[in-house]
Amino acid sequence: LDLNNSSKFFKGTDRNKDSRAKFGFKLPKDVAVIGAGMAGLAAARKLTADRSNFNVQVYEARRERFGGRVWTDKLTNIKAKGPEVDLGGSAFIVANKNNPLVELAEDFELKSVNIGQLQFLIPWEKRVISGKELTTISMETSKIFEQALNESKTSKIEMSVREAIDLVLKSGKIATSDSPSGHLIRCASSYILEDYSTKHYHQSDLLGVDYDRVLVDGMGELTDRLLSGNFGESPLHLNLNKVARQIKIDKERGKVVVRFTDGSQIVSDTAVVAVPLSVISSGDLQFEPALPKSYQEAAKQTAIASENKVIVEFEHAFWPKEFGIFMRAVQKKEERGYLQTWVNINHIVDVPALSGLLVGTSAEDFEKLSDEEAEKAVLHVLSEMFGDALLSKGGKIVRLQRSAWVSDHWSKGAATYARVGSSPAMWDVFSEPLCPGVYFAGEHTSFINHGTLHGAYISGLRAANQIQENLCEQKRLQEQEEEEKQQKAAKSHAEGQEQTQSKDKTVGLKNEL
Ligand SMILES: Cc1cc2nc3c(=O)[nH]c(=O)nc-3n(C[C@H](O)[C@H](O)[C@H](O)COP(=O)(O)OP(=O)(O)OC[C@H]3O[C@@H](n4cnc5c(N)ncnc54)[C@H](O)[C@@H]3O)c2cc1C
Repeated sequence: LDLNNSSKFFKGTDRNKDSRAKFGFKLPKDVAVIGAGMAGLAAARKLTADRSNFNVQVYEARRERFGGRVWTDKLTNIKAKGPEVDLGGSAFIVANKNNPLVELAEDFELKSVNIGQLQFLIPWEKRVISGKELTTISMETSKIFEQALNESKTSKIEMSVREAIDLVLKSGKIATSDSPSGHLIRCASSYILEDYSTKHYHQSDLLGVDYDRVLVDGMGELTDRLLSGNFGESPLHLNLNKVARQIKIDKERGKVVVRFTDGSQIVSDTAVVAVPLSVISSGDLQFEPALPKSYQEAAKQTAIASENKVIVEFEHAFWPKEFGIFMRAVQKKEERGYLQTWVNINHIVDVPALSGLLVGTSAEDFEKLSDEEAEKAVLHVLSEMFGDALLSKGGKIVRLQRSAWVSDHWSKGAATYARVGSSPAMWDVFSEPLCPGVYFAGEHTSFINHGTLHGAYISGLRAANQIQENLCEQKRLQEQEEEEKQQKAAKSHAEGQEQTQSKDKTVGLKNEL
Protein backbone atom coordinates (compact mmCIF):
# COMPACT_ATOMS: atom_id res chain seq x y z
CA LEU A 1 0.00 0.00 0.00
CA ASP A 2 1.22 3.45 -0.83
CA LEU A 3 0.52 5.30 2.37
CA ASN A 4 1.57 8.62 0.93
CA ASN A 5 -1.56 9.10 -1.07
CA SER A 6 -4.58 8.20 0.99
CA SER A 7 -7.29 9.50 -1.33
CA LYS A 8 -6.18 7.21 -4.13
CA PHE A 9 -6.77 4.23 -1.82
CA PHE A 10 -10.41 4.67 -2.49
CA LYS A 11 -10.14 4.29 -6.22
CA GLY A 12 -10.01 1.00 -8.14
CA THR A 13 -6.76 0.52 -10.02
CA ASP A 14 -6.11 -0.94 -13.45
CA ARG A 15 -4.10 -3.67 -11.78
CA ASN A 16 -7.22 -4.62 -9.81
CA LYS A 17 -9.29 -4.64 -12.98
CA ASP A 18 -6.76 -6.90 -14.69
CA SER A 19 -6.74 -9.37 -11.85
CA ARG A 20 -10.52 -9.33 -11.69
CA ALA A 21 -10.73 -10.03 -15.40
CA LYS A 22 -8.13 -12.78 -15.05
CA PHE A 23 -9.98 -14.49 -12.24
CA GLY A 24 -13.28 -13.58 -13.86
CA PHE A 25 -15.78 -13.27 -11.05
CA LYS A 26 -19.39 -12.19 -11.24
CA LEU A 27 -19.80 -8.43 -10.79
CA PRO A 28 -20.81 -6.57 -8.73
CA LYS A 29 -19.89 -8.78 -5.79
CA ASP A 30 -21.81 -8.43 -2.55
CA VAL A 31 -19.62 -7.48 0.40
CA ALA A 32 -20.93 -7.48 3.97
CA VAL A 33 -18.78 -5.45 6.34
CA ILE A 34 -19.35 -6.45 9.97
CA GLY A 35 -18.46 -3.64 12.39
CA ALA A 36 -18.50 0.09 11.66
CA GLY A 37 -15.31 1.14 13.47
CA MET A 38 -12.35 2.79 11.76
CA ALA A 39 -11.30 -0.48 10.10
CA GLY A 40 -14.73 -1.50 8.81
CA LEU A 41 -15.48 2.00 7.54
CA ALA A 42 -12.13 2.22 5.71
CA ALA A 43 -12.76 -1.13 4.00
CA ALA A 44 -16.33 -0.17 3.10
CA ARG A 45 -15.29 3.24 1.77
CA LYS A 46 -12.60 1.78 -0.49
CA LEU A 47 -14.90 -0.90 -1.91
CA THR A 48 -17.86 1.48 -2.26
CA ALA A 49 -15.68 3.72 -4.42
CA ASP A 50 -15.30 0.69 -6.70
CA ARG A 51 -19.06 0.67 -7.27
CA SER A 52 -19.16 -1.22 -10.55
CA ASN A 53 -17.41 -4.13 -8.92
CA PHE A 54 -18.74 -4.17 -5.37
CA ASN A 55 -22.05 -3.80 -3.66
CA VAL A 56 -21.28 -2.99 -0.02
CA GLN A 57 -23.45 -3.11 3.11
CA VAL A 58 -22.13 -2.30 6.60
CA TYR A 59 -23.65 -3.98 9.66
CA GLU A 60 -23.07 -2.46 13.09
CA ALA A 61 -24.12 -3.90 16.46
CA ARG A 62 -24.71 -0.61 18.24
CA ARG A 63 -28.13 0.88 18.04
CA GLU A 64 -27.34 4.54 18.38
CA ARG A 65 -23.95 5.16 16.83
CA PHE A 66 -21.07 3.92 14.66
CA GLY A 67 -17.32 4.55 14.99
CA GLY A 68 -16.57 1.84 17.58
CA ARG A 69 -13.65 2.85 19.76
CA VAL A 70 -13.79 6.29 18.17
CA TRP A 71 -16.54 8.01 20.11
CA THR A 72 -17.02 11.74 19.90
CA ASP A 73 -20.04 11.83 22.14
CA LYS A 74 -22.10 14.69 20.82
CA LEU A 75 -25.28 12.89 21.75
CA THR A 76 -24.92 13.40 25.47
CA ASN A 77 -23.47 16.87 25.20
CA ILE A 78 -25.32 19.00 22.72
CA LYS A 79 -23.09 21.99 23.35
CA ALA A 80 -20.07 19.97 22.24
CA LYS A 81 -17.65 21.69 19.94
CA GLY A 82 -14.82 19.24 19.62
CA PRO A 83 -12.38 16.94 21.34
CA GLU A 84 -13.92 17.68 24.73
CA VAL A 85 -16.21 14.79 23.96
CA ASP A 86 -13.71 12.28 22.60
CA LEU A 87 -14.09 9.31 24.88
CA GLY A 88 -12.16 6.86 22.72
CA GLY A 89 -9.21 7.07 20.34
CA SER A 90 -8.64 10.74 19.79
CA ALA A 91 -5.14 11.44 18.55
CA PHE A 92 -3.00 10.73 15.53
CA ILE A 93 0.22 9.14 16.62
CA VAL A 94 2.67 11.18 14.66
CA ALA A 95 5.69 9.28 15.97
CA ASN A 96 4.70 7.20 12.96
CA LYS A 97 5.81 9.63 10.27
CA ASN A 98 3.65 7.93 7.66
CA ASN A 99 0.43 8.07 9.65
CA PRO A 100 -2.07 8.08 6.75
CA LEU A 101 -4.84 9.57 8.88
CA VAL A 102 -3.11 12.94 8.95
CA GLU A 103 -3.36 13.14 5.18
CA LEU A 104 -6.86 11.70 5.13
CA ALA A 105 -7.99 14.42 7.55
CA GLU A 106 -6.47 16.98 5.19
CA ASP A 107 -8.32 15.42 2.26
CA PHE A 108 -11.53 15.79 4.23
CA GLU A 109 -10.52 19.37 5.13
CA LEU A 110 -10.67 18.63 8.85
CA LYS A 111 -8.64 20.88 11.12
CA SER A 112 -6.07 19.22 13.35
CA VAL A 113 -3.71 20.70 15.95
CA ASN A 114 -0.79 19.52 18.05
CA ILE A 115 -1.79 18.64 21.57
CA GLY A 116 0.91 20.92 22.89
CA GLN A 117 3.66 20.97 25.50
CA LEU A 118 3.86 18.73 28.52
CA GLN A 119 4.02 19.90 32.11
CA PHE A 120 5.27 17.23 34.51
CA LEU A 121 4.29 17.34 38.16
CA ILE A 122 5.76 15.57 41.18
CA PRO A 123 3.03 16.56 43.66
CA TRP A 124 4.58 15.48 46.98
CA GLU A 125 7.78 17.38 46.14
CA LYS A 126 5.73 20.32 44.85
CA ARG A 127 7.82 20.17 41.68
CA VAL A 128 6.44 21.45 38.42
CA ILE A 129 8.70 20.75 35.46
CA SER A 130 8.45 21.98 31.87
CA GLY A 131 10.48 23.62 29.08
CA LYS A 132 14.24 23.04 28.89
CA GLU A 133 14.42 21.25 32.20
CA LEU A 134 11.81 18.76 30.99
CA THR A 135 13.72 18.28 27.72
CA THR A 136 16.83 17.28 29.68
CA ILE A 137 14.78 14.93 31.86
CA SER A 138 13.08 13.42 28.81
CA MET A 139 16.47 12.73 27.23
CA GLU A 140 17.54 10.93 30.39
CA THR A 141 14.28 8.97 30.25
CA SER A 142 15.08 7.86 26.70
CA LYS A 143 18.52 6.69 27.86
CA ILE A 144 16.99 4.66 30.69
CA PHE A 145 14.65 3.11 28.21
CA GLU A 146 17.34 2.28 25.69
CA GLN A 147 19.47 0.70 28.40
CA ALA A 148 16.49 -1.29 29.67
CA LEU A 149 15.77 -2.62 26.19
CA ASN A 150 19.42 -3.47 25.53
CA GLU A 151 19.86 -5.27 28.83
CA SER A 152 16.65 -7.19 28.36
CA LYS A 153 18.00 -8.45 25.04
CA THR A 154 20.99 -10.05 26.77
CA SER A 155 18.76 -11.74 29.33
CA LYS A 156 17.76 -15.31 28.54
CA ILE A 157 14.28 -14.82 29.93
CA GLU A 158 11.90 -12.47 28.12
CA MET A 159 11.36 -9.46 30.36
CA SER A 160 8.55 -7.02 30.80
CA VAL A 161 9.22 -3.33 30.22
CA ARG A 162 8.51 -2.73 33.89
CA GLU A 163 11.07 -5.32 35.07
CA ALA A 164 13.70 -4.03 32.66
CA ILE A 165 13.21 -0.39 33.70
CA ASP A 166 13.19 -1.27 37.40
CA LEU A 167 16.53 -3.05 36.95
CA VAL A 168 18.14 -0.02 35.30
CA LEU A 169 16.75 2.33 37.94
CA LYS A 170 17.94 0.00 40.71
CA SER A 171 21.47 0.03 39.31
CA GLY A 172 21.38 3.83 39.43
CA LYS A 173 23.68 3.96 36.37
CA ILE A 174 21.64 6.64 34.62
CA ALA A 175 19.16 7.76 37.27
CA THR A 176 17.51 6.44 40.40
CA SER A 177 13.85 5.62 41.03
CA ASP A 178 13.40 8.85 42.95
CA SER A 179 14.83 11.08 40.23
CA PRO A 180 12.46 13.07 37.97
CA SER A 181 13.39 10.89 34.96
CA GLY A 182 12.76 7.78 37.10
CA HIS A 183 9.29 9.11 37.89
CA LEU A 184 8.59 10.23 34.32
CA ILE A 185 9.44 6.89 32.75
CA ARG A 186 7.06 5.15 35.10
CA CYS A 187 4.17 7.17 33.63
CA ALA A 188 4.53 5.22 30.35
CA SER A 189 1.65 2.87 29.59
CA SER A 190 4.19 0.17 28.72
CA TYR A 191 5.41 0.45 32.34
CA ILE A 192 1.92 0.66 33.79
CA LEU A 193 0.74 -2.50 31.98
CA GLU A 194 2.86 -4.88 34.00
CA ASP A 195 3.43 -7.56 31.38
CA TYR A 196 4.27 -5.40 28.35
CA SER A 197 7.03 -7.19 26.44
CA THR A 198 10.43 -5.59 25.82
CA LYS A 199 10.81 -7.89 22.83
CA HIS A 200 8.10 -6.34 20.70
CA TYR A 201 8.18 -2.87 22.11
CA HIS A 202 6.75 0.01 20.09
CA GLN A 203 8.89 3.15 20.27
CA SER A 204 5.72 5.24 20.31
CA ASP A 205 4.60 3.73 23.63
CA LEU A 206 7.43 5.28 25.60
CA LEU A 207 5.50 7.86 27.55
CA GLY A 208 1.94 7.13 26.62
CA VAL A 209 1.79 10.66 25.20
CA ASP A 210 2.23 9.42 21.71
CA TYR A 211 -1.03 10.98 20.56
CA ASP A 212 0.45 14.11 19.19
CA ARG A 213 -2.27 15.56 17.02
CA VAL A 214 -6.01 15.82 17.52
CA LEU A 215 -8.88 16.94 15.36
CA VAL A 216 -10.31 20.19 16.58
CA ASP A 217 -13.83 18.88 16.05
CA GLY A 218 -13.10 15.45 17.50
CA MET A 219 -12.03 12.16 15.92
CA GLY A 220 -15.68 11.36 15.21
CA GLU A 221 -15.52 13.87 12.36
CA LEU A 222 -13.21 11.52 10.54
CA THR A 223 -15.44 8.46 10.95
CA ASP A 224 -18.43 10.65 9.98
CA ARG A 225 -16.67 11.58 6.77
CA LEU A 226 -15.68 8.02 6.02
CA LEU A 227 -19.37 7.20 6.26
CA SER A 228 -20.70 10.16 4.29
CA GLY A 229 -17.83 10.27 1.78
CA ASN A 230 -15.77 13.12 0.44
CA PHE A 231 -17.24 15.63 -1.98
CA GLY A 232 -19.05 13.79 -4.76
CA GLU A 233 -18.73 10.33 -3.16
CA SER A 234 -21.82 8.39 -2.20
CA PRO A 235 -22.48 7.57 1.47
CA LEU A 236 -22.00 4.04 2.79
CA HIS A 237 -24.98 1.78 3.35
CA LEU A 238 -25.01 1.45 7.12
CA ASN A 239 -27.34 -0.86 9.04
CA LEU A 240 -27.33 -0.14 12.79
CA ASN A 241 -28.58 -2.51 15.50
CA LYS A 242 -27.38 -5.57 13.60
CA VAL A 243 -25.45 -7.83 15.96
CA ALA A 244 -23.68 -10.56 14.02
CA ARG A 245 -23.60 -13.82 15.97
CA GLN A 246 -22.36 -16.28 13.37
CA ILE A 247 -20.32 -16.24 10.19
CA LYS A 248 -20.92 -19.36 8.17
CA ILE A 249 -18.64 -20.18 5.27
CA ASP A 250 -20.53 -22.13 2.64
CA LYS A 251 -17.63 -23.53 0.64
CA GLU A 252 -19.80 -25.35 -1.85
CA ARG A 253 -21.74 -22.30 -2.93
CA GLY A 254 -18.76 -20.00 -2.42
CA LYS A 255 -20.89 -17.79 -0.16
CA VAL A 256 -20.76 -16.36 3.33
CA VAL A 257 -23.87 -16.44 5.50
CA VAL A 258 -24.02 -13.87 8.30
CA ARG A 259 -26.54 -14.58 11.03
CA PHE A 260 -27.69 -11.85 13.39
CA THR A 261 -29.06 -12.02 16.93
CA ASP A 262 -32.44 -10.67 15.74
CA GLY A 263 -32.95 -13.90 13.81
CA SER A 264 -32.25 -12.43 10.38
CA GLN A 265 -29.47 -13.52 8.05
CA ILE A 266 -27.82 -12.36 4.86
CA VAL A 267 -25.99 -14.31 2.18
CA SER A 268 -23.02 -12.52 0.67
CA ASP A 269 -20.16 -13.30 -1.71
CA THR A 270 -17.67 -11.87 0.74
CA ALA A 271 -17.55 -10.62 4.33
CA VAL A 272 -15.12 -8.31 6.08
CA VAL A 273 -15.09 -9.15 9.78
CA ALA A 274 -14.05 -5.88 11.45
CA VAL A 275 -15.20 -6.47 15.03
CA PRO A 276 -12.77 -6.20 17.97
CA LEU A 277 -10.68 -9.28 18.74
CA SER A 278 -12.37 -9.58 22.15
CA VAL A 279 -15.73 -10.15 20.42
CA ILE A 280 -14.20 -13.13 18.61
CA SER A 281 -12.25 -14.50 21.59
CA SER A 282 -15.30 -14.25 23.89
CA GLY A 283 -17.31 -16.41 21.50
CA ASP A 284 -19.92 -13.68 20.96
CA LEU A 285 -19.22 -14.04 17.26
CA GLN A 286 -18.88 -17.64 16.15
CA PHE A 287 -17.63 -19.20 12.96
CA GLU A 288 -18.84 -22.24 11.08
CA PRO A 289 -16.73 -24.21 10.46
CA ALA A 290 -14.84 -23.18 13.61
CA LEU A 291 -11.85 -20.90 13.12
CA PRO A 292 -8.63 -22.76 12.33
CA LYS A 293 -6.44 -23.47 15.37
CA SER A 294 -3.91 -20.71 14.61
CA TYR A 295 -6.70 -18.07 14.60
CA GLN A 296 -8.23 -19.47 17.78
CA GLU A 297 -4.87 -19.46 19.55
CA ALA A 298 -4.13 -15.90 18.42
CA ALA A 299 -7.55 -14.70 19.58
CA LYS A 300 -7.08 -16.34 22.97
CA GLN A 301 -3.49 -15.29 23.61
CA THR A 302 -3.39 -11.69 22.40
CA ALA A 303 -3.55 -9.24 25.30
CA ILE A 304 -6.04 -6.39 25.33
CA ALA A 305 -5.23 -3.33 27.38
CA SER A 306 -7.78 -1.62 29.58
CA GLU A 307 -8.05 2.12 29.05
CA ASN A 308 -10.63 4.74 29.90
CA LYS A 309 -11.17 8.44 29.75
CA VAL A 310 -12.93 10.86 32.05
CA ILE A 311 -13.85 14.30 30.80
CA VAL A 312 -14.45 16.94 33.39
CA GLU A 313 -15.72 20.41 32.63
CA PHE A 314 -15.55 23.24 35.19
CA GLU A 315 -17.13 26.68 35.26
CA HIS A 316 -13.67 28.15 34.72
CA ALA A 317 -10.28 26.81 33.69
CA PHE A 318 -8.00 27.01 36.72
CA TRP A 319 -4.98 25.21 35.20
CA PRO A 320 -2.33 26.86 33.00
CA LYS A 321 -3.76 27.20 29.49
CA GLU A 322 -0.39 27.16 27.71
CA PHE A 323 0.22 23.43 28.28
CA GLY A 324 -1.36 20.71 26.21
CA ILE A 325 -0.77 17.86 28.65
CA PHE A 326 -0.25 17.48 32.37
CA MET A 327 1.33 14.37 33.75
CA ARG A 328 1.69 13.50 37.40
CA ALA A 329 4.11 11.11 39.08
CA VAL A 330 2.67 8.72 41.65
CA GLN A 331 4.22 7.14 44.72
CA LYS A 332 2.08 4.10 45.36
CA LYS A 333 1.83 1.04 43.10
CA GLU A 334 -1.97 1.13 43.30
CA GLU A 335 -1.97 4.60 41.76
CA ARG A 336 -0.23 3.52 38.56
CA GLY A 337 -2.27 4.44 35.52
CA TYR A 338 -4.74 6.27 37.72
CA LEU A 339 -5.42 9.67 36.14
CA GLN A 340 -1.71 10.29 35.66
CA THR A 341 -2.19 11.94 32.26
CA TRP A 342 -4.55 14.83 31.56
CA VAL A 343 -5.12 16.44 28.18
CA ASN A 344 -5.93 20.14 28.41
CA ILE A 345 -9.02 20.54 26.22
CA ASN A 346 -8.91 24.27 26.91
CA HIS A 347 -5.67 24.40 24.93
CA ILE A 348 -7.53 23.15 21.86
CA VAL A 349 -11.01 24.67 22.09
CA ASP A 350 -12.53 27.32 24.29
CA VAL A 351 -14.04 24.93 26.81
CA PRO A 352 -12.80 24.74 30.44
CA ALA A 353 -12.40 20.97 30.37
CA LEU A 354 -9.74 18.36 31.04
CA SER A 355 -9.60 14.80 29.76
CA GLY A 356 -8.04 12.31 32.18
CA LEU A 357 -6.66 8.95 31.14
CA LEU A 358 -6.90 5.68 33.06
CA VAL A 359 -4.73 2.71 32.12
CA GLY A 360 -4.57 -0.92 33.25
CA THR A 361 -6.33 -2.07 36.43
CA SER A 362 -7.01 1.56 37.35
CA ALA A 363 -9.15 1.81 34.22
CA GLU A 364 -11.08 -1.29 35.23
CA ASP A 365 -11.59 -0.08 38.82
CA PHE A 366 -12.77 3.33 37.69
CA GLU A 367 -15.68 1.77 35.80
CA LYS A 368 -16.97 0.35 39.06
CA LEU A 369 -17.26 3.75 40.77
CA SER A 370 -20.55 5.59 41.04
CA ASP A 371 -20.68 9.06 39.43
CA GLU A 372 -20.35 10.61 42.87
CA GLU A 373 -17.29 8.54 43.70
CA ALA A 374 -15.77 9.29 40.29
CA GLU A 375 -16.25 13.03 40.84
CA LYS A 376 -14.64 12.82 44.28
CA ALA A 377 -11.70 10.88 42.85
CA VAL A 378 -11.18 13.42 40.08
CA LEU A 379 -11.26 16.36 42.50
CA HIS A 380 -8.82 14.61 44.81
CA VAL A 381 -6.27 14.08 42.04
CA LEU A 382 -6.65 17.60 40.63
CA SER A 383 -6.26 19.13 44.07
CA GLU A 384 -3.07 17.12 44.54
CA MET A 385 -1.77 18.33 41.18
CA PHE A 386 -2.75 21.99 41.24
CA GLY A 387 -3.48 22.72 44.89
CA ASP A 388 -6.78 23.61 46.59
CA ALA A 389 -6.39 27.34 46.06
CA LEU A 390 -6.25 26.99 42.27
CA LEU A 391 -8.87 24.25 42.18
CA SER A 392 -11.38 26.46 44.00
CA LYS A 393 -11.08 28.99 41.17
CA GLY A 394 -12.59 26.41 38.80
CA GLY A 395 -15.99 26.65 40.44
CA LYS A 396 -18.33 23.70 40.16
CA ILE A 397 -17.96 20.66 37.95
CA VAL A 398 -20.59 21.23 35.29
CA ARG A 399 -20.06 17.97 33.45
CA LEU A 400 -18.36 14.69 34.13
CA GLN A 401 -18.43 12.14 31.38
CA ARG A 402 -16.56 8.87 31.26
CA SER A 403 -16.09 5.81 29.13
CA ALA A 404 -16.37 2.20 30.21
CA TRP A 405 -14.56 0.37 27.44
CA VAL A 406 -13.89 -2.76 29.48
CA SER A 407 -17.51 -3.50 30.33
CA ASP A 408 -18.67 -2.24 26.92
CA HIS A 409 -20.17 -5.27 25.24
CA TRP A 410 -18.90 -4.35 21.77
CA SER A 411 -15.32 -3.53 22.76
CA LYS A 412 -14.40 -5.40 25.96
CA GLY A 413 -11.18 -3.41 26.29
CA ALA A 414 -9.25 -0.63 24.60
CA ALA A 415 -6.64 -2.10 22.25
CA THR A 416 -4.32 -5.07 21.78
CA TYR A 417 -0.72 -4.92 22.99
CA ALA A 418 2.32 -7.21 23.00
CA ARG A 419 2.61 -8.85 26.36
CA VAL A 420 5.44 -11.11 27.45
CA GLY A 421 5.23 -14.36 25.49
CA SER A 422 3.46 -12.92 22.45
CA SER A 423 4.76 -13.03 18.91
CA PRO A 424 3.95 -10.83 15.88
CA ALA A 425 2.42 -13.89 14.22
CA MET A 426 -0.48 -13.66 16.67
CA TRP A 427 -1.61 -10.46 14.95
CA ASP A 428 -0.54 -11.34 11.45
CA VAL A 429 -2.53 -14.57 11.32
CA PHE A 430 -5.67 -12.40 11.09
CA SER A 431 -4.35 -10.58 8.04
CA GLU A 432 -4.94 -13.78 6.05
CA PRO A 433 -8.46 -14.44 4.74
CA LEU A 434 -10.50 -17.53 5.45
CA CYS A 435 -11.22 -18.56 1.91
CA PRO A 436 -13.34 -18.51 -0.07
CA GLY A 437 -14.80 -15.29 1.31
CA VAL A 438 -14.00 -14.09 4.84
CA TYR A 439 -11.49 -11.27 5.26
CA PHE A 440 -10.46 -9.65 8.54
CA ALA A 441 -9.85 -6.02 9.47
CA GLY A 442 -9.23 -4.21 12.75
CA GLU A 443 -6.41 -2.93 14.90
CA HIS A 444 -5.66 -6.53 15.92
CA THR A 445 -5.10 -7.86 12.40
CA SER A 446 -1.53 -6.75 11.78
CA PHE A 447 1.37 -6.51 14.20
CA ILE A 448 2.63 -3.30 12.62
CA ASN A 449 0.61 -0.40 14.04
CA HIS A 450 -1.57 -2.68 16.18
CA GLY A 451 -3.65 -0.99 18.85
CA THR A 452 -3.91 2.30 16.99
CA LEU A 453 -6.34 4.28 14.89
CA HIS A 454 -4.09 4.29 11.86
CA GLY A 455 -3.44 0.56 12.32
CA ALA A 456 -7.20 -0.02 12.16
CA TYR A 457 -7.53 2.22 9.12
CA ILE A 458 -4.67 0.56 7.22
CA SER A 459 -6.09 -2.88 8.04
CA GLY A 460 -9.41 -1.88 6.46
CA LEU A 461 -7.65 -0.77 3.28
CA ARG A 462 -5.67 -4.01 3.27
CA ALA A 463 -8.82 -6.13 3.51
CA ALA A 464 -10.44 -4.11 0.70
CA ASN A 465 -7.33 -4.51 -1.40
CA GLN A 466 -7.29 -8.27 -0.83
CA ILE A 467 -10.91 -8.43 -1.97
CA GLN A 468 -10.22 -6.29 -5.03
CA GLU A 469 -7.29 -8.53 -5.90
CA ASN A 470 -9.51 -11.56 -5.26
CA LEU A 471 -6.86 -13.05 -3.03
CA CYS A 472 -8.87 -16.17 -2.25
CA GLU A 473 -9.23 -17.00 -5.94
CA GLN A 474 -5.52 -16.38 -6.44
CA LYS A 475 -4.78 -18.73 -3.57
CA ARG A 476 -7.12 -21.35 -4.98
CA LEU A 477 -5.43 -21.19 -8.36
CA GLN A 478 -1.98 -21.34 -6.75
CA GLU A 479 -3.00 -24.37 -4.73
CA GLN A 480 -4.46 -25.99 -7.83
CA GLU A 481 -1.24 -25.31 -9.75
CA GLU A 482 0.82 -26.67 -6.87
CA GLU A 483 -1.35 -29.78 -6.72
CA GLU A 484 -1.04 -30.33 -10.45
CA LYS A 485 2.73 -29.92 -10.22
CA GLN A 486 2.91 -32.42 -7.39
CA GLN A 487 0.73 -34.87 -9.28
CA LYS A 488 2.94 -34.49 -12.34
CA ALA A 489 6.08 -34.96 -10.25
CA ALA A 490 4.58 -38.01 -8.54
CA LYS A 491 3.57 -39.45 -11.89
CA SER A 492 7.00 -38.98 -13.50
CA HIS A 493 8.61 -40.33 -10.31
CA ALA A 494 6.41 -43.43 -10.53
CA GLU A 495 7.19 -43.81 -14.24
CA GLY A 496 10.91 -43.43 -13.51
CA GLN A 497 10.71 -46.12 -10.86
CA GLU A 498 8.82 -48.43 -13.18
CA GLN A 499 11.50 -48.00 -15.85
CA THR A 500 14.32 -48.66 -13.35
CA GLN A 501 12.51 -51.70 -12.04
CA SER A 502 12.05 -53.17 -15.53
CA LYS A 503 15.71 -52.32 -16.31
CA ASP A 504 16.77 -54.03 -13.08
CA LYS A 505 14.65 -57.01 -14.01
CA THR A 506 16.31 -57.24 -17.46
CA VAL A 507 19.79 -56.92 -15.94
CA GLY A 508 18.89 -59.53 -13.29
CA LEU A 509 17.58 -61.88 -15.98
CA LYS A 510 20.73 -61.42 -18.06
CA ASN A 511 22.88 -62.08 -14.99
CA GLU A 512 20.93 -65.20 -14.19
CA LEU A 513 21.39 -66.43 -17.74
C1 LIG B 1 -9.72 5.22 25.59
C2 LIG B 1 -8.99 4.93 24.31
C3 LIG B 1 -8.05 5.81 23.85
C4 LIG B 1 -7.35 5.54 22.67
N1 LIG B 1 -6.49 6.47 22.20
C5 LIG B 1 -5.93 6.31 20.99
C6 LIG B 1 -5.18 7.35 20.40
O1 LIG B 1 -5.11 8.45 20.94
N2 LIG B 1 -4.58 7.11 19.20
C7 LIG B 1 -4.70 5.92 18.54
O2 LIG B 1 -4.12 5.77 17.46
N3 LIG B 1 -5.46 4.93 19.06
C8 LIG B 1 -6.08 5.10 20.25
N4 LIG B 1 -6.89 4.13 20.75
C9 LIG B 1 -7.06 2.87 19.98
C10 LIG B 1 -8.06 3.04 18.82
O3 LIG B 1 -9.19 3.73 19.23
C11 LIG B 1 -8.44 1.67 18.27
O4 LIG B 1 -7.28 0.94 17.93
C12 LIG B 1 -9.31 1.75 17.01
O5 LIG B 1 -10.37 2.67 17.16
C13 LIG B 1 -9.88 0.35 16.70
O6 LIG B 1 -10.66 0.39 15.53
P1 LIG B 1 -11.30 -0.96 14.94
O7 LIG B 1 -12.06 -0.57 13.74
O8 LIG B 1 -10.26 -2.00 14.86
O9 LIG B 1 -12.30 -1.47 16.09
P2 LIG B 1 -13.61 -0.76 16.67
O10 LIG B 1 -13.48 0.70 16.60
O11 LIG B 1 -13.84 -1.35 18.00
O12 LIG B 1 -14.75 -1.20 15.65
C14 LIG B 1 -15.40 -2.43 15.72
C15 LIG B 1 -16.90 -2.23 15.50
O13 LIG B 1 -17.55 -3.51 15.53
C16 LIG B 1 -18.78 -3.39 16.22
N5 LIG B 1 -19.18 -4.72 16.68
C17 LIG B 1 -18.73 -5.42 17.74
N6 LIG B 1 -19.33 -6.62 17.79
C18 LIG B 1 -20.16 -6.70 16.74
C19 LIG B 1 -21.04 -7.69 16.25
N7 LIG B 1 -21.17 -8.87 16.87
N8 LIG B 1 -21.77 -7.43 15.15
C20 LIG B 1 -21.66 -6.25 14.49
N9 LIG B 1 -20.83 -5.26 14.92
C21 LIG B 1 -20.08 -5.49 16.01
C22 LIG B 1 -18.44 -2.41 17.33
O14 LIG B 1 -19.59 -1.84 17.88
C23 LIG B 1 -17.56 -1.41 16.60
O15 LIG B 1 -18.31 -0.37 16.03
C24 LIG B 1 -7.61 4.36 21.94
C25 LIG B 1 -8.57 3.47 22.39
C26 LIG B 1 -9.27 3.75 23.56
C27 LIG B 1 -10.36 2.81 24.00
